[in-house]
Amino acid sequence: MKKSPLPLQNICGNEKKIIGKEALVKLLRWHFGFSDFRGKQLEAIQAVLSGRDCFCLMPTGGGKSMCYQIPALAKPGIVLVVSPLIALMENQVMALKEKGIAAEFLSSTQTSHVKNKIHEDLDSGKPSTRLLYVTPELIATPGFTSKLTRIHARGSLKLIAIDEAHCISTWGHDFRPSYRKLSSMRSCLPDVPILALTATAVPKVQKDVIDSLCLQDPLVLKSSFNRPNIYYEVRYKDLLDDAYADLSFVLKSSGDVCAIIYCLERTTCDVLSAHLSKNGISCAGLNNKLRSSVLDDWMSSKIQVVVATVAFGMGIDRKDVRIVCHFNVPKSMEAFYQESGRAGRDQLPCRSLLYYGVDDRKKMEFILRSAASKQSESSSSQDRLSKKSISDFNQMVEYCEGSGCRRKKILESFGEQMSASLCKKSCDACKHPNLVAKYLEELLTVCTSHQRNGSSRIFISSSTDMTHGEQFSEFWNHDDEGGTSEEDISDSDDGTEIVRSLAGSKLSRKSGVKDKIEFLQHAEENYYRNKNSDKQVNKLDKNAISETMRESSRQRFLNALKEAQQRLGTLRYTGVSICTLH
Ligand SMILES: Nc1ncnc2c1ncn2[C@@H]1O[C@H](COP(=O)(O)OP(=O)(O)OP(=O)(O)O)[C@@H](O)[C@H]1O
Repeated sequence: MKKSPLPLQNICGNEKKIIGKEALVKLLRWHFGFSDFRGKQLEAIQAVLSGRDCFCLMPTGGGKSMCYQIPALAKPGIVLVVSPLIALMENQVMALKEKGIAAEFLSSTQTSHVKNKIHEDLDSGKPSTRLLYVTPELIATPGFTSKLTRIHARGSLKLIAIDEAHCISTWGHDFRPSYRKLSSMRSCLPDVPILALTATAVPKVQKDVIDSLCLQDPLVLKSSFNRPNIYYEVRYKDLLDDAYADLSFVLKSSGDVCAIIYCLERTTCDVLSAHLSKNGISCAGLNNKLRSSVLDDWMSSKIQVVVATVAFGMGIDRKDVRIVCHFNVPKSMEAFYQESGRAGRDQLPCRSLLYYGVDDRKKMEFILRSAASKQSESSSSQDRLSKKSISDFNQMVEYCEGSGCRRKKILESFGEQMSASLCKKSCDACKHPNLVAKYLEELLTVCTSHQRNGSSRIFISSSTDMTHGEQFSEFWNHDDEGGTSEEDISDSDDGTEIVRSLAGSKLSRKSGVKDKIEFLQHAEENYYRNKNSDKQVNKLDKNAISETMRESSRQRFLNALKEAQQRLGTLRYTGVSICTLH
């Protein structure tokens, strides 16, 4: 139901003084229906309304948006919100408009008619817009900067809120170069308070954000990052017969709950969502080209489970997500915290489930190492970041492979000390210590046997959705640990070793003939696609992985694929795996 517009607006006029809690709570109740502020919301709101800069760290789902939405309602003028994603802006603006709040966003996706109307309002001298959402890219354009300067000169710009402020920092996991340009706002728009908001707790990020934005004597508000309503759990793919079936079982036995399943690759999203649907789960795959109909169906509860790459979810405010599952190990604890934090935004009990596999770990290590070797050829700051990404990933490995409380590991990775009693058995390691210890022992055996067998791998890919936007077109590699090398394989008499290896990670013994044929055809297509692209091959030649790309081994590989298609019934398993990433 729409509310009448802003009955309590301008409660504080233009004065820079601390506004009492009561008046602000009234606004909160009237517009949002919440009875009281949460955590540090009130302090942040009071600070910015009094004209002070503020840096606000709140856990995922903590209610950061309210810290700039209430000021927009309490004071005349515009609150400018800088937000990293158009989808995120659209969602927030739509939700605010439904509440009768005058919010707009400016983006390239809008028609010129809509944009003109917004600009007319901004230029009117007495804009009705209370919240204006924009991307950092727009702020960086000279035209928009001078528009903001004019609005400010008329006294109509009341606050600049930088959402997801960790994107400013090169230490943040979502670093966006255009965010860095926001630093100019302080000089263009003096006196306008800046509110930086993030759920990223790493101290280096905090300092970087504060310095980059030139915040002056900011009020720094930090809340605990603990999410007590999330139960943390890791399942070990290598110890399961079939991880797909296991996940189906988990979802079915949890009832018809809302869930997000994250996969590293789009192909896995498609395959997994098909599997879950076949098992009667209300589910759809959503790759990182957001398909709005799937998103709408999920937001409106027509479907309950969405299988997506990690690009999905930032700013999606479905409160009743009961399970967030990572079907592949995330690249860092920060990313894991953000993504798992999309569960239980209603503060009710929910679950974070991570499927950990040794193959997945090696794949991610390979990707990060490849990126690192490429970047170390360029600047030293990139080199530093590559090393950081590898050590960030190691924290994730420790979360899965190490013993002890999972919650403690999450919080400690953000520099927050946790008392032993805080978890209250709300992670698998605290709830079932003996079982988890047994799994870890078994996992160790699996890892040791992987190493003994010399786990080599072949990746074929035209992926664009990997870490750091890297494009891995085609590469062959063998693990540093030694064991069977690619040369060893390709020197075997007729290439059958490669044939046998093809079923490694992608196909299981239970896969049907059709799956196997599709898989091999796919590999072949990728092979040709990449072979014809000199540019890609040349690019790879410059990198560490190029040495084994010789025509003889290519030919053998192709022969092996052909042979495999004929010998489908006789595939055997070696330590070698092939992965297709599109
Ligand atoms: N004071 C409050 N009382 C109850 N619910 C609240 C309150 N403040 C915010 N919420 C609700 O909490 C949910 C999370 O808020 P919000 O989207 O602002 O979180 P966030 O901190 O931006 O999280 P994330 O970093 O995960 O995006 C929203 O549904 C919001 O309506």
